[in-house]
Amino acid sequence: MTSAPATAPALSAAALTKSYGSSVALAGVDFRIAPGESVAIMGASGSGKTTLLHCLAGIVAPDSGSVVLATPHGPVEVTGLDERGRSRLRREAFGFVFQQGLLLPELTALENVALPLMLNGVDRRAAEQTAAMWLAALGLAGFEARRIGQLSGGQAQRVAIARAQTTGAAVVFADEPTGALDSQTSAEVMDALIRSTTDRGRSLVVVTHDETVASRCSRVLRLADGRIVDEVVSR
Ligand SMILES: Nc1ncnc2c1ncn2[C@@H]1O[C@H](COP(=O)(O)OP(=O)(O)OP(=O)(O)O)[C@@H](O)[C@H]1O
Repeated sequence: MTSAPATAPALSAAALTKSYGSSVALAGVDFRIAPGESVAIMGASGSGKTTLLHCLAGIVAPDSGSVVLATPHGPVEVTGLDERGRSRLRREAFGFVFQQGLLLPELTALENVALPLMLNGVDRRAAEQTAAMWLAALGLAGFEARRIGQLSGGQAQRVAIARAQTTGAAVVFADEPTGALDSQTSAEVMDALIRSTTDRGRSLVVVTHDETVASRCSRVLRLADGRIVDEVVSR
């Protein structure tokens, strides 16, 4: 159903299925995203958007089908990895921007952004230098020492975007990244998200209910009952 991007895909999936008991979340989804491309996943509540994102990102194992990530060392079949391997891949190759739950409130903005690098073995000083650079790139210079609760919703989302970039993730996954924001802040956060990923050749997968957010992506997929029913290339 999805048309092939002109360049080799950064991430591709074939025939993904996933059920929870008798509830079918994915009923055979093919997916491809090229480096530097942004894809919005839309659809009614319960259509399978988050399940698809979680399968692509190695958070959830599909019942069948495959997910393959292109890496400098050759293709890696995400669906062939055990939980430990998927966890490592998530840390090293993927970035995540979710509506809530991933920023640690007891840490400062700088510490939150530096954390994924430190988990990958980078020493604190170097990690904090990179983190400060990313916070500045997202317009948050001067906010490094603030705890998350001392930031506005839009600022906190930009911290989450900065954090998703530090490790040089090939693919960034965002689930309703602007869900709690007013429309002006939502537009700013979405611009920041697109600039910091696709401008740098990373791929961006965004689950959203918001047509304006989707319109900023290069391609929009619509799911219904666990299948892709429509695809629009917007620019
Ligand atoms: N952990 C789970 N346990 C049981 N059922 C689940 C689970 N996760 C998802 N489902 C079911 O799978 C289907 C797809 O859910 P999913 O969260 O992927 O939809 P969605 O399109 O992201 O919905 P929303 O827009 O409401 O977030 C739904 O019927 C949902 O109830």
